[in-house]
Amino acid sequence: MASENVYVEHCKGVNGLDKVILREIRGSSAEVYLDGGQVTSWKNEFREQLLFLSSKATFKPPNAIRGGIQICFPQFGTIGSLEQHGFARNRLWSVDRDPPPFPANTSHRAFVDLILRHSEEEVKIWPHRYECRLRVALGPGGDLMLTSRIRNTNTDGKSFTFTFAYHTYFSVTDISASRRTRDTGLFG
Ligand SMILES: O=P(O)(O)OC[C@H]1O[C@@H](O)[C@H](O)[C@@H](O)[C@@H]1O
Repeated sequence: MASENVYVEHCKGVNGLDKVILREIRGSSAEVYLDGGQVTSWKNEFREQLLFLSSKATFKPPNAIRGGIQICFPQFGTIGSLEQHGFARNRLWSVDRDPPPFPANTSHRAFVDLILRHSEEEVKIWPHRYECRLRVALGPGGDLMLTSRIRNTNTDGKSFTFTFAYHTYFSVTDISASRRTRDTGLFG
């Protein structure tokens, strides 16, 4: 799966797992693992890391990678009968090289589209068929944008409900100071 351009590089990460590196010309970057469809690194133009990744993260699928931005689907936390935070963070996502048009800002050049579909094994624990799409885009100014779409692909027309979260681990230099800070600029 080798394909390179200035903005998007498909390569191997820790333990040989597939990852995609997004780069913008002013120096910002982001890294996305296909395992979990998970952003594990987001650096600004000064190469400062904005996300926390645990030193204990094992990078051993199907265990979730501890840190970054985990995708919690089809369940957030313990709101339901599935394992905590659902199973999407434990699954191997694919790169969608020909995605349908996204409502997101398509003038971004550093982006990757990922897709996760139900497996027949999974249907035994969550009896629905779905298509989950995720676009991870890095803007010219280093802003990171995640856009997701969930599609019900049940063949019997049955509806389903789900909960979803971008479970984000931000990097903070002083945890005591973080009690006095406020997150701004988060949308979605
Ligand atoms: O250990 P997990 O399953 O990755 O969950 C991470 C955290 O997820 C949060 O949503 C919970 O409030 C925490 O209690 C938990 O530690």
